[in-house]
Amino acid sequence: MIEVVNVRKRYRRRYVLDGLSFAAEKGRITCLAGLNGAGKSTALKVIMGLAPYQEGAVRLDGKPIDRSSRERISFVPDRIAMPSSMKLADALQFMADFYASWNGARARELMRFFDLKEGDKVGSLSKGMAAKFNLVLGLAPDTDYVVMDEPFSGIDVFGREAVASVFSSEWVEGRGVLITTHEIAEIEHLIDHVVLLKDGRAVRSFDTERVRDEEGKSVVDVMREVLLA
Ligand SMILES: Nc1ncnc2c1ncn2[C@@H]1O[C@H](COP(=O)(O)OP(=O)(O)OP(=O)(O)O)[C@@H](O)[C@H]1O
Repeated sequence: MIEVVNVRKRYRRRYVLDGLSFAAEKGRITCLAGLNGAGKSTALKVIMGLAPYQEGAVRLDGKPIDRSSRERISFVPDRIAMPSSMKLADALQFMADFYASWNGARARELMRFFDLKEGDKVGSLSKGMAAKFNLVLGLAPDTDYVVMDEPFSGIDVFGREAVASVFSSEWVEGRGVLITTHEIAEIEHLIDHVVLLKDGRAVRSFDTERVRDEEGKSVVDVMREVLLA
């Protein structure tokens, strides 16, 4: 389980995470949801060690997370981190050389699934193709957890369906997925758990199935109730 415990993080003098606590379990899809600026991306960066924080803790299976245990988590950032002159084949090779957990067979399957060409250059990819390639890079390693920041950003309608289908595929089966997205309605049937963020705090967390079955509400209904109150 990834646990964020009472984390406070500030940019200059403003706390953008202000006592944030939530957990993402293995084998489940957890969605961090909230309006623009709520702190979702910052929370993911804190988990990935990409943003220093002032107070609190991040734990993985009960232990403070460190560089070595963080290798059990792969990250799909909201933009591509590879140099634009690199061919996709070289980017895949770079990942294979760098990550012991790299699963080349899975990378090839995902490349085929998203119809990406190894000979294309990173810089020549459209926004949507780059988002798909980012997903390949994040899903290919044999990690226990995958953390994704806005994986639907820039992807066309059929591409979205393809990305959504990844969430119910064997590529994520058994892993813990933590995702931020504004496309909640599109994937809410695939999400197990939602954590609603407002002003850098978790203001509500719930299982989607429970609110659907017991309260007859969608995730967007709960968001409207809680965030616009
Ligand atoms: N590098 C930075 N320097 C200063 N402030 C920042 C920086 N990055 C983020 N912030 C601020 O932190 C707050 C949270 O930003 P964050 O990107 O985490 O929000 P978000 O919930 O992911 O928003 P969105 O839905 O718009 O992507 C915002 O007020 C933002 O302006």
